[in-house]
Amino acid sequence: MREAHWVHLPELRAILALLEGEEGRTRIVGGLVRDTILDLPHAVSDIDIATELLPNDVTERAREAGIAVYPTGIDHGTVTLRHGTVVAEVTTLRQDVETDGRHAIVRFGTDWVADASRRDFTLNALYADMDGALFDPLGGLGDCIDARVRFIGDPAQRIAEDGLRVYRFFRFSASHGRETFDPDGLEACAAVVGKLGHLSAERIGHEIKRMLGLPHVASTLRKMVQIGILDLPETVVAALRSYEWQVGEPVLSARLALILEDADAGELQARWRLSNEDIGSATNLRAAADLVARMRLHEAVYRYPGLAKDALDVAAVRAGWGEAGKMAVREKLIAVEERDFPLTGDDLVGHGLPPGPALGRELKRLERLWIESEFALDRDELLSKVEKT
Ligand SMILES: Nc1ccn([C@@H]2O[C@H](COP(=O)(O)OP(=O)(O)OP(=O)(O)O)[C@@H](O)[C@H]2O)c(=O)n1
Repeated sequence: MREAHWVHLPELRAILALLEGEEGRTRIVGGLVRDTILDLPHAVSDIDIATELLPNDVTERAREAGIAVYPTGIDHGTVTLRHGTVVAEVTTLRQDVETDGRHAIVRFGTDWVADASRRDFTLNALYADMDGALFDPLGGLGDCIDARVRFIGDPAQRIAEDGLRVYRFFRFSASHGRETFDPDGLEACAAVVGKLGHLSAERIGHEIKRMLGLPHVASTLRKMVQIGILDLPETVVAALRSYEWQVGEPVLSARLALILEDADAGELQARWRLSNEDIGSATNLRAAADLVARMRLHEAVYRYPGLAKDALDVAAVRAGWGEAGKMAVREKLIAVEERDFPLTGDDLVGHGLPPGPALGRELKRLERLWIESEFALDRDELLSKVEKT
């Protein structure tokens, strides 16, 4: 592992130092350890810490040190600490006693291997202390380096404990597995297709949205469609794949815009519990791409500022433009500068038009003339074209 990057995070060091002591050990676990090993970025607002200390002890120590404490999951031993930009979920070591498939019944313990064994994948069961010393009870380091996303123990059992792990398996296979799939994991996922109805749309949507933000995910989505865990038409899967081939840095809104090609925006928003912002930017991008495809470039740039590049990417995939065709449109698009419409309603009032709906319509007509002129008409020229009815 490279030098652990939390060495440079004083707030995290402070949290770890606070939780060190004779009463028990404390280690970072999960995403931050995994991503540090792979030299990948990891949000400091999403840090997991495992400790032998009991939740009350964690709470007391943090409070005394003036660190904000949130009892986010006190029943299963989790308190969240916020110190500066660092947000850490501190969970007391635990072992599952039994589970009903959705909720684990846990008791606290001091057994680190047992704590590791109740997690999902080996690459998430890696622990490190403040100085970066690694604790790897289940071979996660090797899997991490070999880009292998392997369920811990029996995949079917892990999935029975939490069905969301099916989606997590695919997400991690895309982000950390180079889009290859561990055969045992894949088989276990395929075996529960149609039996995950109890999972909330919220949790599934959260995973899908994270996937759609990854640099490479098209092959993973195709695999999910093949086994029946994801419902997307073949045309959309193919579009997502060609988008990924063509574009250096794929973005969520463009992928959603391509999916919208074959889905209703409201239905898609509900299916994956997308925010208004997510669905709104995808809808705008789709509309911008429509304009680009029809070569109404000035209108695209004017109505959807800042979206030209992504709109071109989406339009190119949908229209099947080759690199040369896309390049030609790109050159034209780059030449179009973003501009504000030079007239306002007040200008028309000043020009003698009475305020009211007719004025609004006239303003829209002039706006269209201005766009069609490719922004060539200036304010005076536009005013000279005002029709007083
Ligand atoms: N269904 C789940 C969700 C989480 N975990 C465990 O809880 C840890 C924290 O979960 P989460 O924060 O969701 O995942 P990260 O590993 O931090 O990954 P990411 O950064 O991608 O969210 C994981 O490492 C994993 O060990 C699990 O076993 N089963």
